[in-house]
Amino acid sequence: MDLRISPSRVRGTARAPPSKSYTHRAVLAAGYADGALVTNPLFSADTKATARAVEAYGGSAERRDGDWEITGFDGAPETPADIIDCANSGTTMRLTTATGGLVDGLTVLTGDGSLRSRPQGPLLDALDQLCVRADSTRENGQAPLVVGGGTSGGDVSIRGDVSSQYITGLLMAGAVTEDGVAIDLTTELKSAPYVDITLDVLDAFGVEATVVGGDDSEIRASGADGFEIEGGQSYAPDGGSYDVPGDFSSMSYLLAAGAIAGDDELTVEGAYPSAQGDSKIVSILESMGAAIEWDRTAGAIAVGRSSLEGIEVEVADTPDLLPTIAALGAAAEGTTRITDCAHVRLKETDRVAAMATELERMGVETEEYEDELVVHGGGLTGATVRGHEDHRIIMSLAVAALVADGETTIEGAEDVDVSFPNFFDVFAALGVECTEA
Ligand SMILES: O=C(O)C1=C[C@@H](OP(=O)(O)O)[C@@H](O)[C@H](O)C1
Ligand SMILES: C=C(OP(=O)(O)O)C(=O)O
Repeated sequence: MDLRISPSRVRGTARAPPSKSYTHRAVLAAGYADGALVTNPLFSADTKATARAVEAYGGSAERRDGDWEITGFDGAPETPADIIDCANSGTTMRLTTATGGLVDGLTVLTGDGSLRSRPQGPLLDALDQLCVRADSTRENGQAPLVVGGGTSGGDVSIRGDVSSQYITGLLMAGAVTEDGVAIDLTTELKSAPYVDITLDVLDAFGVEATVVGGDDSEIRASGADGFEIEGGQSYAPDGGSYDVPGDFSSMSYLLAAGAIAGDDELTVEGAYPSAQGDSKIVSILESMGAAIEWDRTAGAIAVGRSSLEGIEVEVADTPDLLPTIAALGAAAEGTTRITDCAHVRLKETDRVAAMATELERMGVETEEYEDELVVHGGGLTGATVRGHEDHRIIMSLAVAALVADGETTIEGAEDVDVSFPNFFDVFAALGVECTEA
């Protein structure tokens, strides 16, 4: 579906969709348990892939009203009767490949063309250190993957600068091994707040894990040398249920829209503090000059239109904000420099290159380096742009389109279903003029 967006003003109140990262973990943790009710989960293409994996390992996942009723496999996943199709979801593949390592039989995991081009080698190598069979069928460190054979746990060394999802997968699976898993990081950990989200969910399910080292920042996993998780633990959330908080990566598009195209104030509800690093979008907007206020107790963020100025911002911990910041930079005065972003090239698409290409198509000057994206603000002009089959590229270009000179057509806009299925309905309700092209 191609979508045409006219320059528009936004106003009113929107609710943040539930967190994709928390939903993945809660659904899988409920799978490791003997079940749980996951309340207010995100139902999206990616989280449905994790629910399918839980079913493949012997659990079940039923939608009950707005909740997900999960029956678990109680720490003992079964050999799947069929391959697991992780679709477009890196989180599903990394987290449930580690689950497959626990099974005596073999599990085959695959996904769409994008997912089959993303790196899985460090995780396969870590599983190999735990005496699990862990192969890439094409021997290129990419899916399709074959894992299995079972493990009693052990020690692994793994790099932390490709994907934090490997660490999350090993921790979640490690808790139900006999001996537990000790993870030694051989490089700096990128995307550290996502490990904090994991620790948060593990804690809520009564599972303990330890951070080794760390730099004493608010982010527990930041600067960590490693992690340890004891074996023989059971997953069981307090009261049998787990409630998913709102998603700050998804909120970033709404807040960015309010900051560049707000007509009066725009309010986003469901914005309670959690371990999500992407809540940094609030301070990023503030430092660009936006009038933004976060009432943490009420879970509401109000933002008004301001003239924004370019800033320098590093995204080591917040890779998913790069497309949003690039769109904001395009609408701002001056230069926006997004640094420490090499790992952002390993997502659904190379997001550094994709944003540079599509913003250039919209008349914005950019400079692209291996680890840095520079956006020279101003000159946004409507154009036909490609969504790169990547939800975050699509939503960020939709934000830029609000203040472009002329109409913008985004090709392949339906791919927002990966993380924010009703994004364009929410956009329309806020006053954005968008129609199918
Ligand atoms: O664990 C998670 O939920 C995620 C971790 C991050 O990936 P990396 O750890 O691969 O950077 C992030 O980009 C992704 O959208 C979600
Ligand atoms: C990279 C993302 O997700 P995943 O790694 O799960 O595909 C994302 O949602 O931006």
